[in-house]
Amino acid sequence: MAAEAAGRDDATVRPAECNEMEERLRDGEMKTDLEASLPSGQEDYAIRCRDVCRSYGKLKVLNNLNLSVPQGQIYGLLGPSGCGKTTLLKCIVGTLKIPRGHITVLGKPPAFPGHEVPGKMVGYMPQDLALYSEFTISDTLVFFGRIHGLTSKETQARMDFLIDFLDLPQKNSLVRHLSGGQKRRVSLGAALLQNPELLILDEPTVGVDPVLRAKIWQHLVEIVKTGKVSVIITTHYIEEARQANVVGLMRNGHLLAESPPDALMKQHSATTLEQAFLQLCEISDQSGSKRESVPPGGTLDESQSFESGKDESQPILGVGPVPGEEIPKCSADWKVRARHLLPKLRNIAALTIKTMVRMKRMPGSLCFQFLLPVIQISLICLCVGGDPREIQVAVVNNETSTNSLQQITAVLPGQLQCATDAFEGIYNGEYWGVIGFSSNFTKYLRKRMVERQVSREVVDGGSAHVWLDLTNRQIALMLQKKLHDAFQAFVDHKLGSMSYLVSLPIKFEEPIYGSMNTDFTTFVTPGAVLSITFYLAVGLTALSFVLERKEGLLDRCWVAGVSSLETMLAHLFSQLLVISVQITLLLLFILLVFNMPNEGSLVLIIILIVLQGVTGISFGLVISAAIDDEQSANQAALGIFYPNLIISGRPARTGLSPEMTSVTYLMWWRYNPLRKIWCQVYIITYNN
Ligand SMILES: Nc1ncnc2c1ncn2[C@@H]1O[C@H](COP(=O)(O)OP(=O)(O)OP(=O)(O)O)[C@@H](O)[C@H]1O
Repeated sequence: MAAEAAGRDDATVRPAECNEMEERLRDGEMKTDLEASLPSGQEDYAIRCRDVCRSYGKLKVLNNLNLSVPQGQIYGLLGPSGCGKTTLLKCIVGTLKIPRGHITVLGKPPAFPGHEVPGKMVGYMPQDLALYSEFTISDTLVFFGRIHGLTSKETQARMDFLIDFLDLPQKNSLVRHLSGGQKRRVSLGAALLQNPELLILDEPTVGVDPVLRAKIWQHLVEIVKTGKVSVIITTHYIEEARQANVVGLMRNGHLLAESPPDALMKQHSATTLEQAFLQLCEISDQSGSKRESVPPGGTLDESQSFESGKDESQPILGVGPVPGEEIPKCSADWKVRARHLLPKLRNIAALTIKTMVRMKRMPGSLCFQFLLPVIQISLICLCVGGDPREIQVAVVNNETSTNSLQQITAVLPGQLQCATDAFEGIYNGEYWGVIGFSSNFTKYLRKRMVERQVSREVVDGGSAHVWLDLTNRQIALMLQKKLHDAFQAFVDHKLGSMSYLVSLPIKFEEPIYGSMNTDFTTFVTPGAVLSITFYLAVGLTALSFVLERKEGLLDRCWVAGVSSLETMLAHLFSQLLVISVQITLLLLFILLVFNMPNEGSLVLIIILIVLQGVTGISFGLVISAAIDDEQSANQAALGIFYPNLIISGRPARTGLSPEMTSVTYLMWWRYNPLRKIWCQVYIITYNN
């Protein structure tokens, strides 16, 4: 910073010098110097960016940027924080798409079918750590080794070298226990692992001590000596970039200059790269302000015409696009394209093993995943849906002389002549209902049974009157049923074969499915099992992907050559393993511990629950595709619970099965052009 400030002071006290430089630039003098001093063999480029543009929403980050990284050289990409260096590197490795411009990396555009960029040819160290914190150093390198298709012997040899070279602790050390600097070195090791042809390092020397920093640069210098490896490196320590063969000075989304560091310093008569950079910034600012100060309709004078006819994005000096330069045309036949699309078993296996290793390292989380469904279903079986017991009902019997209030369980005959006490009891929550018998109940009831026509008074007096607290519908319904059954039992007992005279002319036959005495728990449990499986899968999937993306792990795997389809399939397989254990435990509990009746095929039940889990995984993927942070993902997963529960129809009735829903979700995640309206799609495909 001090040097920067000094440089800035230096630059500001010498405006005349700046003007002189500007004029020299205009005359093309410096350009000639620069061209003369450019490294030989620059016609072979490891990376070529032409008129690259990239925005985040309305924020223009890359603005017609041109950059050329010569083959077999180190390219130092320098620039202030926020100027777009990381964005450019992400475009180069293909994790960000560019709406305009061309990028060629090792001869082809990134992600071109059959091209190993992203893949084995490129080693990428992102700015974020992008490491699995539950992994050991060895796990990390073995994981990336698997993805790059290295044999275990090759991985082991590279691991030994890198641990020694990067001065890393024991290979069995957990990444989460390492210091910040050590973690960055592990991240660098992962980028160097497969000896890639192109190394893209985003600030690899941050938090690294000067001795090791020098060692890293020395290593980079050595590996490019063969001419086969090229390096592009960003750094905040501008002076260390003097060891690069070429530096690119970036500002406001475009390159100010691109040149060998010595030539750049010489041309600016600067003793440090930092000074040279500051002078370039000054020139850029002055030319910018001159452009801005042109009055409307006014013309530029000679000194202002420095950049006339030029876009602001054109480099002040350096290797811009050569006029007439052709963008290489690449083509791939259908076989290569098909192979490019097909998921690789090797990558799926590497990712699945990775998830297994992570689970093993997080036994608490694994227990949570296995035991939570069992705990939930046990609570449901124990606490929800059992037949209500010890329901207090008051009976007011005006037929007997006794004047007492009797609390009863369910419907037992009792006596209560004081109706006021009974109603008071209901208001106070002591009783769920009152059954009242008039003083002539028996007489009138008999009259109702034997006489063909009776008065209204007889009908009324011969009926038992029931007042219920209907605030709990479940209990009230049960009371109604019990009263009904009690009356039926009474008339059967008293009238025998004549009981039909006072019975309802409705006969409930043996049910087709279920039994007459199905309790509420039996009804609730299957739904609970399905919803528990679904929501756990939604939550775990959404969270896992959102976190991996946030920590840069998804991007890193992608640059290593893993496709999103492979990521998805690997997650599906590992999650299916978890679901299998969950289902086994759930079924053991509900069938053997809680003795839930099962009239159907156990195989079909298992298939249905697995499909429900797959639907949950798919919906979790939809959430993770639409949402960027874990808090919002949690909220979405929670928020969808009730809408889903309430508007879910029966898939069989609508012709939509869980597997169809899953396919819809999976397709949606893979090709989600309209991520923002996932909610509508979800409702349309599943809930109607
Ligand atoms: N995902 C994103 N969404 C919106 N804006 C972003 C995103 N990523 C980066 N930006 C913005 O783009 C600009 C360039 O960011 P970038 O990370 O490329 O800068 P940088 O030069 O690498 O900075 P630094 O040296 O600090 O890492 C910044 O203004 C940043 O806020």
